[in-house]
Amino acid sequence: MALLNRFNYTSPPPLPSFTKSPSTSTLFTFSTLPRNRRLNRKFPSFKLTATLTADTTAGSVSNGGQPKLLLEVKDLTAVISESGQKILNGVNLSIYEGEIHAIMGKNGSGKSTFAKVLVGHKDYEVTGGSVVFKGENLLEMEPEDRSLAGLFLSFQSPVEIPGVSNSDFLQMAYNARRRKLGQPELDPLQFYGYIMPKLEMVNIKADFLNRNVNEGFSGGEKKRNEILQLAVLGAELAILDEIDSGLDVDALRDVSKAVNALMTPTNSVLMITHYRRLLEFIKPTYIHIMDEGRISKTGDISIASILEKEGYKAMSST
Ligand SMILES: Nc1ncnc2c1ncn2[C@@H]1O[C@H](COP(=O)(O)OP(=O)(O)OP(=O)(O)O)[C@@H](O)[C@H]1O
Repeated sequence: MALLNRFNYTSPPPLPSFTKSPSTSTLFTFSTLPRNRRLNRKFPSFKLTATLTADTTAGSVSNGGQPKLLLEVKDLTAVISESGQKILNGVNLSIYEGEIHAIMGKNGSGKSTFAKVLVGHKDYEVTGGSVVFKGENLLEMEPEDRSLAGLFLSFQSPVEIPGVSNSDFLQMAYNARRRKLGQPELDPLQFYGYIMPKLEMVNIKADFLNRNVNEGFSGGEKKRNEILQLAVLGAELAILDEIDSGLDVDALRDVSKAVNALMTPTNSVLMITHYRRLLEFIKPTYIHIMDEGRISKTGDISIASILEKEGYKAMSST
């Protein structure tokens, strides 16, 4: 407590409860969080050595040294809830621990919809097929439970959350994950020690934490912030939807470096991209082409090279 007072921290108010994701969807929504709620604390700009690490890979079970099947999607079909329009037309995909998968495909082929269906976005209704994540039926889980189980989606257009500071958001989300894992929550000072190396990893300044989530952030800053969330929360499967869009070369390098640094033998990445450039930084195990709501082709990095030279017409003829 003495240390807390030294850094001018006040006790945080009770943690808000998490409710179902909104249509704009972010990791969590805070039903009990009043707008303009601010904790009376600011993150100081000096460095503090991290003193705490958290096990974010708990729950992974090794399978006699063999990589474990993390995600298995079979014949997944989905429609837009409101209109009933079919978007996913039988997606099949298996991702094992330690693998990096990339999905490419024409605009409107269903890539983002697939990602959002996986995290339980309410705009879409699953009409058939199955999704098993870490041995559990993902489709029966609430969006928050999917996140707490270790699924992370960085959105193509990250939402702003007015009145909620980045630090509060991250601390609450991280403590929710720790509770799920049966670990004690971190107080603000412990959380500060935990997050500092993550900020360095993504090359984000500490004063970012005092700003409201994504409010006024540039496109590139929003993307970095998404990766900061990933670094803080940890995830067995991180889905990165066009994490490269809007990034300058340095930012792309920083973000890719952070994603690579977060890879362990037991977690995986599924990234959606239009460009080979990202794949040069984050090397995929497999590249899939999505076409009209299903995966029509799977291969290695050579697919991206063909695409870049010849476009999607080459995909139908190979
Ligand atoms: N909530 C929605 N309401 C209406 N149409 C939607 C909705 N979500 C997706 N769609 C439509 O479904 C199709 C697939 O969209 P999706 O965003 O999944 O494509 P994508 O492959 O990610 O495209 P891009 O490469 O342009 O990001 C598009 O025609 C899109 O307009």
